[in-house]
Amino acid sequence: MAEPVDLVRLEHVDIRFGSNHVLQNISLNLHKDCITTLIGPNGAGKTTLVRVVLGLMKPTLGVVWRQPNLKVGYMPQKLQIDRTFPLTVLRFMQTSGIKAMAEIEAALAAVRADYLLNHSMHDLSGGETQRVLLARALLRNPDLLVLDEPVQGVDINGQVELYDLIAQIRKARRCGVLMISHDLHLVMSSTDHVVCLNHHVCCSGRPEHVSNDPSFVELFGQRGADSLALYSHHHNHRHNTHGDVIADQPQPSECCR
Ligand SMILES: Nc1ncnc2c1ncn2[C@@H]1O[C@H](COP(=O)(O)OP(=O)(O)OP(=O)(O)O)[C@@H](O)[C@H]1O
Repeated sequence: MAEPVDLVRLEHVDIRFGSNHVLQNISLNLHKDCITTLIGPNGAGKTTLVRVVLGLMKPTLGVVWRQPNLKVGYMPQKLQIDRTFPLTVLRFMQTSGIKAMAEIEAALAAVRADYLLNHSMHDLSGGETQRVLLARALLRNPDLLVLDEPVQGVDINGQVELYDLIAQIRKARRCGVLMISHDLHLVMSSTDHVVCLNHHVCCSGRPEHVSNDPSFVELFGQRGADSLALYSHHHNHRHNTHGDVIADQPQPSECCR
């Protein structure tokens, strides 16, 4: 099998906001052709990590390497547009700086949203809004797609479709994908690599075997752990309410960096 091609490498990255040690010694590689999903409880540092990957935030410590001339497409968590501001899908797509109709139509067609071209952004359903956001992120033909909770505000059928679409886009374009998700169960079938973050990397690996590790239940609750039944990991430590590893437990080995 060919060696994976690194698009972004994070080495021993730390981020502190004053006394809040949000990211602790994070090492992570994002590969071409690979969907990496970041999961973790609220406040675990997922968006902060994405901001580091995007180059919007400089780490307090550690190194971030990006493939030279890497093109990144970013799909934000939410779209906030003043409802009094008239904005069609076409105009919204053009705010990317790309005006060529052929490119805009192709990006919309890739997410099966070409029929929305002249619709108002305000009239779109949750699923349509997310597909248009995804189309905008695709406009520059990115090497890496970064998706911050891409299925937010989408009903359950729409969520499955959207994850399928992301998997198809990765396959067709052979790009890398980094996405944040809270939908542990749904995302499992369309991801290659899962990183469980709670300020540090608790564990990471392929989604495969059933796991009922008590420490995972502690982190996500029983419902979350059940949802992650396909996710194989070795989570051999506990966390306090701040997410710190509790020292009197056996310390994490290869699953925690
Ligand atoms: N610019 C900032 N200045 C100070 N604190 C920040 C800043 N950005 C994030 N934080 C803090 O860092 C912590 C992690 O935030 P982050 O948004 O990365 O978490 P998250 O895992 O994405 O959370 P959620 O799942 O709720 O979106 C939070 O305590 C947040 O308040």
